[in-house]
Amino acid sequence: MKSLAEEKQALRREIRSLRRGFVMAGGLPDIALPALLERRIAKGTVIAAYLPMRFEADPGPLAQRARELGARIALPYIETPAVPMRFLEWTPGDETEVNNHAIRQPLRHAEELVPDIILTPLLAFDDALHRLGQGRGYYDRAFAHFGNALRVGVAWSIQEVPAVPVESWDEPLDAVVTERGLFSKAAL
Ligand SMILES: Nc1nc2c(c(=O)[nH]1)N(C=O)[C@@H](CNc1ccc(C(=O)N[C@@H](CCC(=O)O)C(=O)O)cc1)CN2
Ligand SMILES: Nc1ncnc2c1ncn2[C@@H]1O[C@H](COP(=O)(O)OP(=O)(O)OP(=O)(O)O)[C@@H](O)[C@H]1O
Repeated sequence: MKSLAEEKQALRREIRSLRRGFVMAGGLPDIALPALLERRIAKGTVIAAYLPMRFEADPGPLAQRARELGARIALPYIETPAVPMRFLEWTPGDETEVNNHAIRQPLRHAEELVPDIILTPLLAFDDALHRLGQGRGYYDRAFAHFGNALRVGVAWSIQEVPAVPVESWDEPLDAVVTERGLFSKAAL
């Protein structure tokens, strides 16, 4: 019998490979801002986005549209794995640095923001809106810390699986946006 941790690791490997093939095949549309989410955005709404790593779905066009509606954009900032991730303001064109996961992030003196909406990278999701991430728990801890934020996964549609293995600390997302549109369970 495989442990839950082994099961998650196997699923991560499988989805990384599937996702690579899907993106390499090309022809993918931008992921647009769904109307249901657009209604949640007003002047000053803070949206945490992320800069995609290879083959991850890009929340950039969606965040850009939110900016046109008056939103402020923040990006994850990682100091060390032991320190909870924070969200720092970032405007396209602002300087970035590279963190220990080789991901670009704002400079440390950028303003720290409290997100209203957290656009979340993920490896797999299911129709209960459970999420499998990279396994370091950064987003699980951010969800616990920013309990009022709307949690929206951003992914390619092929990252949906029948059932994500869940553990006690895994809290479901409120919605997932893919190139095929928005999935949610309750009204946003
Ligand atoms: N774009 C993006 N930014 C993000 C995350 C993310 O998943 N995606 N994170 C989410 O927590 C945080 C960074 N955490 C990370 C945790 C683990 C790995 C990691 O294990 N990377 C693999 C390589 C993955 C690949 O090649 O596809 C590795 O190092 O082996 C990366 C980031 C914050 N910023
Ligand atoms: N609220 C929390 N507070 C403290 N630690 C947490 C919390 N949630 C999760 N963790 C820790 O984070 C680790 C990774 O959890 P998990 O495998 O579920 O990550 P993930 O959701 O797949 O990845 P990520 O959130 O990094 O994208 C676990 O060891 C867990 O103990």
